[in-house]
Amino acid sequence: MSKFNHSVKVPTQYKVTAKILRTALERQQSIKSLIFEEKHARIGSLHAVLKHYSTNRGAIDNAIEETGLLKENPKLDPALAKVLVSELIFGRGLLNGESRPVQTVRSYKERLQQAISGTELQKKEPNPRYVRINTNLFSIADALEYLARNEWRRRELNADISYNDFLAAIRTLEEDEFTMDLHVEGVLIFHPKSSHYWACHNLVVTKMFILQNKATCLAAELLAPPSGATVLDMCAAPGMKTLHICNVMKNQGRIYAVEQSRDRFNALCNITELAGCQIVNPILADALTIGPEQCPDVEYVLVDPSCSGNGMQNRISVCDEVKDDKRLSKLAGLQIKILSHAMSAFPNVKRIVYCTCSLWKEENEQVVQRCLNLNPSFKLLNCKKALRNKWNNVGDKAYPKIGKNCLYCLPDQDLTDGIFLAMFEKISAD
Ligand SMILES: C[S@@+](CC[C@H](N)C(=O)[O-])C[C@H]1O[C@@H](n2cnc3c(N)ncnc32)[C@H](O)[C@@H]1O
Repeated sequence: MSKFNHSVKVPTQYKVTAKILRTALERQQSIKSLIFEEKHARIGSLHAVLKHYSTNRGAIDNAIEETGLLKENPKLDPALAKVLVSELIFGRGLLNGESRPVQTVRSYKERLQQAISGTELQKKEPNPRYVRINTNLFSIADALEYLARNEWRRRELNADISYNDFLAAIRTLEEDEFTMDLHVEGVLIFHPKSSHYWACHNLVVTKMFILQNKATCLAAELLAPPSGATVLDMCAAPGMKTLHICNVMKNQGRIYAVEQSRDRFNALCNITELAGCQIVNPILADALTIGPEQCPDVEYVLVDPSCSGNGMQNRISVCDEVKDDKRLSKLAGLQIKILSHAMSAFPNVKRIVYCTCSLWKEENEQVVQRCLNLNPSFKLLNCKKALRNKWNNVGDKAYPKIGKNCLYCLPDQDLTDGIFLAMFEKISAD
């Protein structure tokens, strides 16, 4: 007689997680959107288990193979096995319930651990935790005082420190230390181990602190609209850069924030309201239909369109990132349309920043090249110069007059998300 009680069901949370993983593996896609489709599940724990699988995919697949877990138990669903092994070895270290799959995986625990300890785990050091002060609600002075009161030690860096020395300094931050960013005012840098602490912190929940990767802060830093300016953010949701632009403008002037997806538009409205933005005018529309009638006197434009997103470090990927030329070409077509619209539809525009969280040239240098050809009244400004030359990675010099003026943030070198930025200026008519 079987030692298993077949009437004991696999816990729903494991079943839902396995379903997401199975779909992602079949479709070979990133799984963030699949997680958000699961409206009724506990998203946090789904996310944690899938993240463990994504980070340790090689070791887990290898251990399942080496221990014969699936071969010896042909009725065990492979996706469920991966989920259970991820939770048992890299997650909570235990499994809920007495269902047959759970008991089976549990009985392999020692063998799985042995197989995994023999695998060369290529563990990458995580990047620092960046926390930006939302100066709509909290002054920089008050934030620093709060940190000192709570026994965070500030590592002061020389004002004239080189970029490489700055990177070396943030690599060696202690767990109770922080420092101020070299490029973006109000960005605090903490040890990677503080990530979870800040993610749950009350100052983050109340939007006084914003968890925003430093690389994405460079867009507002380069756009640099003065207080009182009129800005158009063409692809605005969820609103991280809109809020940062609002901080740069000291909450004075006007920001038209356009977003075409209704759900994301709602998130944009919520975030900017909670974060104390008084100058943001959210508009639910396709940016390509927006002109000076709805948004008069626009001087500064941010174009941050949908992109492949392969530079994002918090993606959960269960497959190797393969270049999908058809998808890239479709994305690039839309990116060119939106950037070109920004260049041609607003007569008072002075400066435009274009950015993507992609590291593919098709979405970056090639989009810039095409838009400059279509709109000869614009020229590129040098992003590295705008950062006082304290940067290393620029665009591909194979694109003459383009590459050297653009900027890349590279995860392993700049310790940030992977981001591309280009900054355009209207050539004056006289
Ligand atoms: C990369 S995200 C923007 C992130 C945002 N700037 C931030 O920092 O939080 C791109 C956004 O552009 C929106 N979008 C794409 N095409 C659009 C269009 N034609 N008009 C308006 N919004 C668009 C997408 O729905 C998505 O929310």
